[in-house]
Amino acid sequence: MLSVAAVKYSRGSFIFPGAQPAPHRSFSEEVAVLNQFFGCLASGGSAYVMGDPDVPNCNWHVYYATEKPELPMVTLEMCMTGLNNERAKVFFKNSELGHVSSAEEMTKDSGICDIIPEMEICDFEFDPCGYSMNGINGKALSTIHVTPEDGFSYASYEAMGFEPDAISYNNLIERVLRCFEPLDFSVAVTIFGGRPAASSYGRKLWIDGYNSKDLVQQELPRGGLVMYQSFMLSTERPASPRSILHCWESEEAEKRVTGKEMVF
Ligand SMILES: C[S@@+](CC[C@H](N)C(=O)[O-])C[C@H]1O[C@@H](n2cnc3c(N)ncnc32)[C@H](O)[C@@H]1O
Repeated sequence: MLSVAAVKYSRGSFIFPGAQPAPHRSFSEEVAVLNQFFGCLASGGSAYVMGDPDVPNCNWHVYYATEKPELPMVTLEMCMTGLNNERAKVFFKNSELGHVSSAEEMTKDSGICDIIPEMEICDFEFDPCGYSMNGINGKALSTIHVTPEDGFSYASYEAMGFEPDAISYNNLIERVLRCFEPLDFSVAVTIFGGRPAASSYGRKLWIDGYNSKDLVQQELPRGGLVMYQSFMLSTERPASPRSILHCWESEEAEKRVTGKEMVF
């Protein structure tokens, strides 16, 4: 029988915390349930709330337990709110002009297919709106979930098992932002195997057009590290999110200079 080697549960702050069913009514309730299953692992269960305590609706929650140190790996988790209306429209099945969009069209029209082009994508469109996909390429996995409704729009992006040197942290984040152009977003990077092996993912993120609100780091038992950063659209440069559309030009230039293919 397979036994559990390690477990990590992580989430941001709920947009509607009062609407959550048990055991998600509070993080301590979630941790109590997780400990029933995983508290017996060698490290014991450890729980952290990261982020500015003065901004209670903008925190990153992590539960972690492991039997032993994990193999080197980088995991990226991105939460985006306040999606640009035009970008969000892509994820409505029926357009104002009467066109009915498939999940495949959403993957293409949103730019999701270009985030990591090597990914084989299994996508799904909800009715009347909403979108989910899972992507795989060798050991690399990614997943996206989109809630496009105005007023509580939200998109998440996760990727793990990829080669950190194959695409820079900045370029990956910019490709995701280009699909959704959110007002606010957060990024949590979990690193196993030491910061140097994580390449650019072990460093502070700078994104043109967005202000970094905070950067918090948390060590995990047996050598893991979580880096959490949150961002808001810069008010100084109202047109700036569109500037990330130019990220392709710098990537192409980078590829021309280094001659390096971005393979996952
Ligand atoms: C993409 S699903 C994913 C939800 C999932 N909990 C997540 O965020 O990981 C959410 C979007 O699909 C829409 N939707 C339509 N039918 C749904 C269903 N049966 N279950 C969940 N979401 C549905 C919601 O209105 C929302 O826009």
